[in-house]
Amino acid sequence: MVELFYRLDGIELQERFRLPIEGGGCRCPEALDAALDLLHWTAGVSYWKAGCPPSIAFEGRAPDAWQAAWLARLYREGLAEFAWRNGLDQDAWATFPAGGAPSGAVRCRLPRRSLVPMGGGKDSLVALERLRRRGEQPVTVQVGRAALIRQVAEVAGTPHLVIEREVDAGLAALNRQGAWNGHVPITAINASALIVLALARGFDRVVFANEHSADEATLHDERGRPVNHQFSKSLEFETMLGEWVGRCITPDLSVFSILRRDRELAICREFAGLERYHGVFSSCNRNFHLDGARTDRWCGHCPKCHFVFLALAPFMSPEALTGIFGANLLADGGQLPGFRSLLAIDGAKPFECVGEAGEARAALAALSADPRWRDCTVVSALAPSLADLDVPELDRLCRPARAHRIPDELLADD
Ligand SMILES: CC(=O)N[C@H]1[C@@H](OP(=O)(O)OP(=O)(O)OC[C@H]2O[C@@H](n3ccc(=O)[nH]c3=O)[C@H](O)[C@@H]2O)O[C@H](CO)[C@@H](O)[C@@H]1O[C@H](C)C(=O)N[C@@H](C)C(=O)N[C@@H](CCC(=O)O)C(=O)O
Ligand SMILES: Nc1ncnc2c1ncn2[C@@H]1O[C@H](COP(=O)(O)OP(=O)(O)OP(=O)(O)O)[C@@H](O)[C@H]1O
Repeated sequence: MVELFYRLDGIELQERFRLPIEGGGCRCPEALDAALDLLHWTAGVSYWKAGCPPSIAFEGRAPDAWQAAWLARLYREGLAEFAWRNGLDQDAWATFPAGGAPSGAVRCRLPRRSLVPMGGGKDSLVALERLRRRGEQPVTVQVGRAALIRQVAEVAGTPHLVIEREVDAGLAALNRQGAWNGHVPITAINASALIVLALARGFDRVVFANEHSADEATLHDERGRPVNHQFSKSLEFETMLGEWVGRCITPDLSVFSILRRDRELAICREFAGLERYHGVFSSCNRNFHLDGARTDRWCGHCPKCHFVFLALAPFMSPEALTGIFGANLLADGGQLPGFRSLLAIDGAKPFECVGEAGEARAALAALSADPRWRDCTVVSALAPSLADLDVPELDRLCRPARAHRIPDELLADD
């Protein structure tokens, strides 16, 4: 059990992680200690945001100057949506004190094994199947108890691990009393817990399924600065995390996304062919609340349901997609505003993990030319609005982007 302690305005708060490490036999206790520091400091974002106190202090080990600057960047970028929605001025935010001695990485003898985080959606399944095509036998892992992810792992047939996480109940009490609340960089927290697990159980790679599309800002604020709901899924954060691991933990563990070159459309095209998962996966975040699922796989009304439906549609028939979602969302006129918001006509997308606005536009353009889809109410109503917009070509969006941190031997053509 990992217990992390925080204090906010005199209130003691504690977060717990239960890691499946029995029989693991950690080979590298110094690296594990350093990874626990990272987890402590990244998970602290949930508690700091509740009060945004003007100063931060550490008891025990404290970050060194480089780490302090890194953490300040994570809290600023990872909480940009939170700040924008609450009207908070990030320029006035606390900086991290740099009291600690410089920390160094140590060598660890980790076996050549991949740990694949599973979110229950299409992306991690595409990542898993790519690794399998390259001859790997990955172990999958979920953070949290979501039953849906376990079901997906069962169909995938992987050895599957579960990291249990307990956010302090005091946070919900603070929220009820009107504390600041909003989105946190959840993938940064999950990644830190996965690094601890990788060291404790002996994996030399944590292979994420974060897509190229996650780099696009959700909107730009009045000063032109990007506000990205998906900051901790971006290449910028992946690069930051890689630097932290290599510099402060161990150079022998890599954390990267095997889907980094791919936009959502390319991933959906690949996923359309993975039919054995169509009846079990879900990308709808209403499945993943701390107190359990609030839907039965697809709520059918949220931005993720809209985006995934739209992005899969060019590669599937209405019958097959209706079979997955339980309804043809594009035939339902009541869903028009939700689909329109994905086009970012006013420059902003919904605050959710949806693909690029250009992808939504390209998918809609493809559907308006497709006899299977063009007469659906939403498609025929929205297609004329594309005339005033920049609409990229779907084929171009399906080509791999350049920047990535994927090891060479995993870069075979997909
Ligand atoms: C499921 C979801 O979307 N949750 C967001 C939602 O929270 P809500 O109150 O409706 O439910 P809970 O998730 O159960 O959280 C209860 C409160 O607990 C606090 N909290 C939770 C987790 C955490 O790590 N830190 C926290 O402080 C918070 O006060 C919650 O209110 O709305 C919240 C506020 O906007 C969001 O913060 C919740 O988002 C979760 C942290 C979450 O897990 N979201 C993922 C499903 C998510 O957005 N994944 C993205 C990845 C983007 C990224 O990496 O940043 C995606 O794949 O779509
Ligand atoms: N609860 C979780 N436990 C472990 N990893 C997670 C969890 N939720 C998300 N992830 C991982 O974080 C990354 C981003 O999540 P994301 O929700 O985009 O992926 P997904 O669920 O696989 O696909 P989709 O985009 O269809 O929802 C992926 O690598 C995913 O596997």
